[in-house]
Amino acid sequence: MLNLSQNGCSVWVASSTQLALTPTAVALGKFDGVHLGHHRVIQPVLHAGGQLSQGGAQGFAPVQQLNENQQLTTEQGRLTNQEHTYSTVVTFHPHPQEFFTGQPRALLTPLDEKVEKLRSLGVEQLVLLPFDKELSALSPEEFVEKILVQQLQCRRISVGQDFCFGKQRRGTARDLQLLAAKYDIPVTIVPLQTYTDTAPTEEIPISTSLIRHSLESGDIKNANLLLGRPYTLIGIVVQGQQLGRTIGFPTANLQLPNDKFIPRQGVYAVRVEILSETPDITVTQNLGVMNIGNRPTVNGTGSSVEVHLFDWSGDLYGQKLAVQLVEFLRPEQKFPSLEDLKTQIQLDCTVARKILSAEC
Ligand SMILES: Cc1cc2nc3c(=O)[nH]c(=O)nc-3n(C[C@H](O)[C@H](O)[C@H](O)COP(=O)(O)O)c2cc1C
Ligand SMILES: Nc1ncnc2c1ncn2[C@@H]1O[C@H](COP(=O)(O)OP(=O)(O)O)[C@@H](O)[C@H]1O
Repeated sequence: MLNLSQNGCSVWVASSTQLALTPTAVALGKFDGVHLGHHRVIQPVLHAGGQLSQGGAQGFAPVQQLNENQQLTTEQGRLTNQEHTYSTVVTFHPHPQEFFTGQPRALLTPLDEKVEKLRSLGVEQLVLLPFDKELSALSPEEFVEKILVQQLQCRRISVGQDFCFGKQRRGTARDLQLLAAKYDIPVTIVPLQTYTDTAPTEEIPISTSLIRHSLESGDIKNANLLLGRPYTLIGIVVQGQQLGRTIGFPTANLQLPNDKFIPRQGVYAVRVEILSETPDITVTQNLGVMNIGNRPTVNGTGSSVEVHLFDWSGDLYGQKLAVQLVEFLRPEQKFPSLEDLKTQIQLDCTVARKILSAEC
């Protein structure tokens, strides 16, 4: 359990329901990526001051209003005097797929990043339900009664239209609505948010897997569109082979969280934030180029993520960088010499500068 605090705001992260702050207004789901569709599901459980308070889910009542006296009113007219209901995201940890396959799953938003994104939306608490044998064996009825009603003291619930829960994913969003109604808990079912693909008539639901496919194929524009922000790699700068400086392109080598989803290998135009020692306070923003790959030209071992910042010099070792992907430029290649690699990187920089300046 930890309380992650940034800029005076914080998100309470509870590793079990026993440690959660109650009562709660709960958005339920995996929320990997915290993409635009997820925003819609989270929005109904935020207080009016939250950043997503206007324009609720289609066809549903407005979000709860928290008045000056900390009174919470729902659209059903239920007034819970002097009671603060915590805007809570309830998710499964580890990812259910990891539990069923036994394979670690790479995530668009590893835990720290997810917490930061949820905080920026106005979420007050993240509850991690340990996805184990016991939890996966709960029937939909038991899940509602034990987890949502008894342990989390839910006052309101929001889920996406395709939400499934309980043993063998038997419970649907509609089942949740019916079960929760027995306890007088309103459930908002949020329609899947779609976007229009190149085929003008085709409306495609935004999903984590679609974003993963876009990143795997280097379609960064699409990934960023669906996320509602640039896909970002956040890591600490570690030492490399110290060759970059010898060809005039020093590169900050990033150590990323082990479970971070890595996009297609190759070269990218990027924006880079250098984050100060104080957690996540941006001190500078820069433009640059990034390579993800094995560096075959220098017989590199293992995959690396490295970024060269334009018009910047100094020491970045130990610093935390946030690298926002803007566009995929080319696949990684094996060059006959370091000189050829240098010529190509010069070209990459010219192309990236053009792309990035056109973006401003
Ligand atoms: C924009 C850019 C493009 C790169 N493209 C390639 C490439 O196509 N092939 C390759 O082997 N290495 C490529 N690299 C990686 C370089 O080999 C690496 O930066 C260099 O060896 C320095 O590594 P060091 O940081 O460990 O000193 C690229 C690096 C950058 C910054
Ligand atoms: N413009 C720049 N972009 C990236 N890193 C830079 C830049 N200027 C200086 N550096 C520093 O140089 C280091 C990279 O130099 P390099 O020779 O590639 O060494 P390494 O192999 O250890 O990454 C970075 O970690 C950073 O501390």
